[in-house]
Amino acid sequence: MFVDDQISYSNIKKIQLQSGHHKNEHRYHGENHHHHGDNQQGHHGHHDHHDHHEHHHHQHGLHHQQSEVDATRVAHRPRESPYPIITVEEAVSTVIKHTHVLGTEEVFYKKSLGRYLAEDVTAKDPLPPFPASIKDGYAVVASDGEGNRLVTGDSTAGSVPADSIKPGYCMRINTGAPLPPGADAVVQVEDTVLVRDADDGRIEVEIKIMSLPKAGQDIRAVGSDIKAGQVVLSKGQCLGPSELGILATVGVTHVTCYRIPIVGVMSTGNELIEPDEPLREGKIRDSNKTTLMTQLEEYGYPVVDLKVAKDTPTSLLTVLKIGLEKTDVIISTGGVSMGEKDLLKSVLQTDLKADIHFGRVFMKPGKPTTFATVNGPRGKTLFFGLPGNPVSAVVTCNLYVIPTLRKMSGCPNYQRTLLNVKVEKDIQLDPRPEYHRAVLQWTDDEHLPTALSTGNQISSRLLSMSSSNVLLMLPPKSAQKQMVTKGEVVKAMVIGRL
Ligand SMILES: Nc1nc2c(c(=O)[nH]1)N[C@H]1C(S)=C(S)[C@@H](COP(=O)(O)OP(=O)(O)OC[C@H]3O[C@@H](n4cnc5c(N)ncnc54)[C@H](O)[C@@H]3O)O[C@H]1N2
Ligand code: MOO
Repeated sequence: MFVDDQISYSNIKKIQLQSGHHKNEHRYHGENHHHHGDNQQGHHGHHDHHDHHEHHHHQHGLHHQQSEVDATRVAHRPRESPYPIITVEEAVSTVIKHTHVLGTEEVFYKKSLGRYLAEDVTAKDPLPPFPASIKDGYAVVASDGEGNRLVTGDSTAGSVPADSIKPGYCMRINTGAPLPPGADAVVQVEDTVLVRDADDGRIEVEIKIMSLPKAGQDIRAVGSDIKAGQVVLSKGQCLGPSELGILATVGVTHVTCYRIPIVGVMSTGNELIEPDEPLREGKIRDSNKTTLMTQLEEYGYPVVDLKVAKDTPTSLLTVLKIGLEKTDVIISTGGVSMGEKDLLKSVLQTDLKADIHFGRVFMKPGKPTTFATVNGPRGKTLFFGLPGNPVSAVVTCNLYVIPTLRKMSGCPNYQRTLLNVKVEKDIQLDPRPEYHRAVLQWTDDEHLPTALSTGNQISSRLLSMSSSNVLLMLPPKSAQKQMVTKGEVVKAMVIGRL
């Protein structure tokens, strides 16, 4: 039965006002968002997208617009999809073609982990800034050769040597300490013996050098690691821990990076309840939003929880409009197949004048995957309508959404990593190209990893994703080839930690 959005809406409002509690009402409105608007805050590890139920009932009036979609004429809904079925390759290239690299912003280096540089970074000073010892030992004049030296003081890391070294003398020196003027080599302490001490062993007076020193030995020359003016990090490079260390080394504390997309995630469906609600008849718990939001978070993207839309045009429109206001990319799950409640595409086209670039892909799982672009208040927003089946949602997120987000973030190699792997057992092929979940295992005697299937691959069975770190890219069944056989090498897409 169809619910009149307007009526259900005002009813909900009334209930809230009267009862003063609003436990379920967040399912109708998606205005709640808790992303880091300030990207200077970084994006790793602390995205905040908790359910703050208490905020929900503000401002939905702002977004409340009746959908123009007439979902009541069930009998006359299309009985065949109007969308041509395209290949995964076509789908990926279509998505990428419509993906723009975001603008740039200045980021504090400590908050730049995982970001892509929009500029080259140059060292202003050389490293080391002074000739530095590589060993604990003695700074010497190499031409003095082997033999005895008088010890004149020491040079320790962080200090400036007081004296210069004259022929016949040496100075105790530590690793990283500046070479005193006059010295041109370091002899490690292992290659010396004590000849004479004073003050009951507190002072070294004379030592003997047991190996012939060569000029320059065990010294890092000025700029030998990094030259002044050298480009140490290049535009397009991803800033990982070592790159952040390089920024610290060269004293560049603010860098220009590409912006990272803010991603809105919504679920759709009258059957969905929150994981902490009691299970009622006909209901299932919403898992897609959890899976997708945490996956995006794992990849470092700020996420906005757009909540759950009901299967009504107006509820979908309400949530989509909030997404358009707050996010660069909207991901929804469900409501894109052939059911009379699969209304997303109609709402996108009719109400939001979206361009739907594709609505079906020849793949398993993920056939009804939909991709659209919408002009919203923030400019062009990308919309991914992923299938509702929990496995289909994660697989298509990996195939289409992750590369897109990487491209938007300025990553030059945004495509997924592919590996050759051996299958552990025979696998029957599907009429559609299949993205079969598997776990890789390495054994000492094999140079290729073995892929262990996660079992029953039905799209509803999220357990088939559990622990899987690759998707085996299996070809469609053909007259010539019905299955892949044990030991056969196939391509696998890396989707998790190896
Ligand atoms: N007549 C046809 N029916 C279907 C076709 C088709 O081509 N013709 N395609 C099938 C394929 S393939 C898929 S995949 C599904 C996808 O359908 P939708 O994207 O419209 O998704 P829903 O119908 O809304 O849901 C599918 C399934 O997943 C459950 N679900 C939905 N959202 C969630 C969530 N957030 N958390 C957990 N589970 C969720 C939902 O209850 C359904 O069981 O369509 C086939 N049908
Ligand atoms: O393509 Mo659907 O995603 O099989 O299950």
